[in-house]
Amino acid sequence: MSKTPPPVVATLLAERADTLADAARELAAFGWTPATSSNFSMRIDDDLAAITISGRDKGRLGRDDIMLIDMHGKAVGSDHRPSAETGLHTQVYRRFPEANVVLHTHSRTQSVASRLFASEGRVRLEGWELQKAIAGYTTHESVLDIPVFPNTQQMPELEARVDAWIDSGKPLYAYLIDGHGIYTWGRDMAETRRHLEALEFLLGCELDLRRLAP
Ligand SMILES: CSC[C@@H](O)[C@@H](O)C(=O)COP(=O)(O)O
Ligand SMILES: [Zn+2]
Repeated sequence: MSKTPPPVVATLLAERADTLADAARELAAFGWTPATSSNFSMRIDDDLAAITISGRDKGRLGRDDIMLIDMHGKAVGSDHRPSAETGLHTQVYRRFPEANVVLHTHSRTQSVASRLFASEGRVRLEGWELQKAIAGYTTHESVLDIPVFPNTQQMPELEARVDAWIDSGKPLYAYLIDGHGIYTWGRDMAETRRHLEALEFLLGCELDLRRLAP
């Protein structure tokens, strides 16, 4: 096991774990984390984050289901295996210094939308009042693109696609993975929850539009 973290980090880890477990329980109650899917994390400082241990039931998380990692995804002070998708979390913390929380869920709406829009490479949100729930958006008269990346079990491949999107200069607040789910982030839990709930709603609206006005 790697070095035991100092007491101050252990205290912060426990605090983050409580916040993550509370949020996860609520998201699971919405039905967005079926069959142990989804993963959640919070930044602790520039070098460390708290993240869900791989394979745990996200609706029943306690402090023991959250572990410490460094920003390369390596376990710190634990023999447990962090989320299989840890690399996607640490990438957000590296690329967006203002981000302190990452939420990834597998709702039915997110999953269906990811399949339906995969061929277009993105979901274009335009004209919806709820776009204003995304940090920095002040009007429905804006365009909010949510990219859809191909699914893969190779996290470095996904990370490279996310990096390419960011490096092209296009804004990124969230992304879908084809047949998989959504990733979004924010400055704190409240903002990240707001992003996730708004995007779930907006994806549902886009699906309804395709259904009703194909
Ligand atoms: C149970 S299938 C879903 C997983 O493959 C994965 O996509 C996921 O979201 C949860 O993985 P985890 O390793 O528990 O963080
Ligand atoms: Zn997943």
